[in-house]
Amino acid sequence: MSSSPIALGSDHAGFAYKQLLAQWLRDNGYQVRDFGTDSAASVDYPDFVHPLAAAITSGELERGILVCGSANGVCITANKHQGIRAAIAWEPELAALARQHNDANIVCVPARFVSEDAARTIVGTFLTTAFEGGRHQTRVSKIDC
Ligand SMILES: O=C(CO)[C@H](O)[C@H](O)[C@H](O)COP(=O)(O)O
Repeated sequence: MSSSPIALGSDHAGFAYKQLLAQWLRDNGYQVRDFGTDSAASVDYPDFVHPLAAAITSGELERGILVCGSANGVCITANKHQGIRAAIAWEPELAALARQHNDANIVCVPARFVSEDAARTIVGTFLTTAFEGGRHQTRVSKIDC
């Protein structure tokens, strides 16, 4: 398990899931760096995604979890950052493939479309699945413009 804290962020629609995921991460031995938001009050997701993505791009952190209502907004925003490979996963197999084939460094969870247990399983799968490299590395190496 990486010693680097897991970056965690959400907007208001993902806040409740962010909180339960933070607890699950800590219960399972991970350190967490919470980028907010800090309540269910309506906010703008880019305000919380940009600092989290920048921390991964800089190498300060290695992996992240983002949560919003559909996961679309946080994923679109995160992928604007060089070196970020953010993937939406609404079931564990998608989280596994994002790691195996895309070397994803952020998983985006759609809080309004998955159960709490599914969110925990998606995150656990993301964090424990290795990148397969090989032909996939050739492709991943071509992503950044
Ligand atoms: O970006 C999104 C939509 O693709 C996220 O799901 C946001 O959480 C959502 O837009 C928030 O919607 P709200 O009506 O302002 O709660």
